[in-house]
Amino acid sequence: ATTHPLWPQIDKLTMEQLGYAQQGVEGGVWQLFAEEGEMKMYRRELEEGGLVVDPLKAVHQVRGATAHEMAHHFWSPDVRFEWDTSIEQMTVLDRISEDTLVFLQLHKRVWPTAQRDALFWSHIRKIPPSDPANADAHDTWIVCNQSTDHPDAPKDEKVVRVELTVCFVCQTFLDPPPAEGEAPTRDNLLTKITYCSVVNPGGWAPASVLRAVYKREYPKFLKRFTQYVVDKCAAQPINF
Ligand SMILES: CC(C)(C)c1cc(CCc2ccccn2)cc(-c2ccc(S(=O)(=O)CCO)cc2)c1
Repeated sequence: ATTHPLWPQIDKLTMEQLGYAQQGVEGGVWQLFAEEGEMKMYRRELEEGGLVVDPLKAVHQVRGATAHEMAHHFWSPDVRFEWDTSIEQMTVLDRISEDTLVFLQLHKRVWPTAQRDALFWSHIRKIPPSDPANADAHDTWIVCNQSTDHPDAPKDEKVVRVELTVCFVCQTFLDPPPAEGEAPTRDNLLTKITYCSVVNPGGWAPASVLRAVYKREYPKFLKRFTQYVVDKCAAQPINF
């Protein structure tokens, strides 16, 4: 509900992240570190307090699923374990509204670092076609994940809490457009995805380990996730 105390922050950060995601990767600030087919992954080297927090920006495009289908499966707690292989436990601590949840997830330990968890609100929103940021797309959906505090979050001394800001922006294009007067089929769907993340690992973790995990896991995650949604939705009616 828009009366929730977190709502102003949720609204402001979501629109800021939309702008950030839609900025190009020109200018030499971003370093391309992985490229597979349509997927390109960029990073910036950034350390905070001696910890690697390298911002990441990935762009990808897939055929056969809509922005809504992609964003919904990225946001929904019901399917989180079907695609996110990095988590061991996940609970929804709070439902701020029907499109905003508070997640607590325990990630699998990555040797030799201590186990980590993430506590964040996750908001999903359709960006109206009128929005200039969305002029030529059929429709645009965004999921924004932002670390937050929550009174019900258990604190386990042995687990280090990461700080994260993540956004997942999807735009559907009808390309090629359906024939005159024909309804679109999944062959007409082209969805462009921009995934941005800044994760502060929150405590000691060697830069070499983090960068190795990061370079290996992120490309795998985006390919695996998008393929999972395309496969899952293939036989379903299109959900714009
Ligand atoms: C590698 C690094 C970038 C720092 C990292 C470390 C860990 C904790 C697990 C871990 C990995 C490596 C080293 C230590 N701990 C988690 C994440 C992370 C968490 C959440 C999301 S999400 O996009 O919100 C999808 C929902 O789960 C993405 C990434 C990233």
